[in-house]
Amino acid sequence: MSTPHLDAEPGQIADTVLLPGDPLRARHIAREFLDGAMEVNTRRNMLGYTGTFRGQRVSVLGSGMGIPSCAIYATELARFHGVKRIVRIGTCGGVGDVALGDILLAQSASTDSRFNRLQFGGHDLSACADFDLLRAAVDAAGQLDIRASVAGVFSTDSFYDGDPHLVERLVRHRIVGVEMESAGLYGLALREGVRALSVLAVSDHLQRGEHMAPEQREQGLSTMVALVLDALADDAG
Ligand SMILES: O=P(O)(O)O[C@H]1O[C@H](CO)[C@@H](O)[C@H]1O
Ligand SMILES: O=c1cc[nH]c(=O)[nH]1
Repeated sequence: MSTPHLDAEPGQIADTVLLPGDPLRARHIAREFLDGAMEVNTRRNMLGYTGTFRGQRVSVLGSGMGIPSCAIYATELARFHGVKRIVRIGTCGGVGDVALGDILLAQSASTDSRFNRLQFGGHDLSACADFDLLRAAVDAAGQLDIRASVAGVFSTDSFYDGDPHLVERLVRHRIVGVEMESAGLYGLALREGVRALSVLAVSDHLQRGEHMAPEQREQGLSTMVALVLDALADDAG
């Protein structure tokens, strides 16, 4: 039985899913990092693949942009495909003392979205990463000698024309990355009993006006993907 947004059959999706926003990044990761990758989703062109990494089954699927899209896929993965671990492989805008290409391990995700409040009686949920996944990513970074920072990030609903004071508020609260999904993914993961982590590459600097090329955001994030796959292979949680 397929679901409204996934045409994968039961069993075709692994219990561990990498979730980049961009479906073409998903295709690139499947081709470059997974052994024997097979296409398992094409519905809406939200490309998904399942293969193996060091003998473990791993899937990779685009999530689209923004919490509503990401939440649809994460919910269907958790409820209908038995997925247990979701790692977002994303890009973000950087604020303050970060540089393009830096890797952030999102410990917590603040947000301007109402998504978690809608599910949590209007209260503020602490949207946080799964601790064991976060620790596995920190350990993998150490073992692979990859520089990655544990960070607070901010998930916004507005890529354009958001709060004009956002950057100064983020700096004040020691938040260094802005993207569009992690807070919703973390809240949803808590409710669905799934373990989640967002790993983000800084693709833009919001104060310095620096930007990665779109092709690099699609295909140039190999260090981050290698770090995540290594962490997942060693994660015992
Ligand atoms: O590169 P991805 O994973 O899509 O992540 C970031 O890029 C998109 C905006 O350009 C948003 O989805 C944001 O969260
Ligand atoms: O959401 C995002 C992603 C990348 N860069 C940004 O500035 N914002």
